[in-house]
Amino acid sequence: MIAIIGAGKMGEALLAGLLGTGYDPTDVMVVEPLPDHAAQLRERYSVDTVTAAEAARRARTIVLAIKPQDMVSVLDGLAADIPAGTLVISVAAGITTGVLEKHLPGEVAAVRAMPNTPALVGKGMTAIAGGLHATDEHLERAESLLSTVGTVVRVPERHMDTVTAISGSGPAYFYFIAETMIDAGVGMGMPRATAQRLVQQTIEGAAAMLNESGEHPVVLREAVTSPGGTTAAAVRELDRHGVRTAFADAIEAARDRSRALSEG
Ligand SMILES: NC(=O)C1=CN([C@@H]2O[C@H](COP(=O)(O)OP(=O)(O)OC[C@H]3O[C@@H](n4cnc5c(N)ncnc54)[C@H](OP(=O)(O)O)[C@@H]3O)[C@@H](O)[C@H]2O)C=CC1
Ligand SMILES: O=C(O)[C@@H]1CCC=N1
Repeated sequence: MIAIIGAGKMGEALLAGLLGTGYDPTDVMVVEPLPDHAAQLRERYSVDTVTAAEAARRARTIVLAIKPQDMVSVLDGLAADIPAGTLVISVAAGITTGVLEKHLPGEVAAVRAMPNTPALVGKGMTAIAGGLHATDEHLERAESLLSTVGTVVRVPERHMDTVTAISGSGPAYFYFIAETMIDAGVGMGMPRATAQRLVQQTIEGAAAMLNESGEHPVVLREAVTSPGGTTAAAVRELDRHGVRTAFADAIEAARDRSRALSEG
């Protein structure tokens, strides 16, 4: 039995992803404090919504998908009811396994995970790192659960803030680029629906090339860049505006914010 505590954007993406890949709704419980939202979840996914105490007592695996700022109070509320042997997986940005272990009883196994919202469509990217009491069996259990909604990699915990900045927040960067390209097309007089279609398929095609060709992105970009052509003109403008540096700074800012979130 799995309990998801917190069915916001990420919790619901995981819930929908798990159910969409064959998990039985009777094996999944959700903790959601707002009665209206809880009713919607029961209706939409046919899952049980339960109290945190009930989830702690009944679930073999608990997924915490609440805000980092709520983590300590939720853990403190759960601690008395969690039996030994439970696996607790937190997807919260910045919350270390040390923080989880400090607020969980005895030797409860904690795994820190960083998924992303494409989990909703089975194309998530999740990195996991185990805490002090997480055995290989716990990591395998976390990996097998999260791999139902995409790819899972194990990383040393010291990389988790960087993971958060790259793949956790990453979809937002691509949506930002998509939005910017669509608006540029509209600005030049193209109907929005046409611009959106061009951008969507271009992103999908570029991602497929990156995945399937095995080439470095620089090689793929060079293949698009005809001598004296349009791409060279565009890339020169991106460089002139410091887009590369802006991306590097943005990702570092996300990493730093993730670090700061563990400090409350
Ligand atoms: N969004 C993303 O792309 C990703 C998010 N994450 C992590 O996932 C976590 C959630 O983020 P996100 O989904 O964006 O945020 P949301 O605000 O959408 O979700 C948080 C959810 O937690 C619920 N909640 C608050 N308090 C409790 C409680 N005591 N018990 C049960 N549920 C509670 C909220 O319910 P209510 O609204 O009713 O208060 C809300 O549904 C964060 O820690 C974030 O770092 C990780 C990877 C990617
Ligand atoms: O923005 C956030 O804090 C969360 C963590 C990674 C993606 N969304």
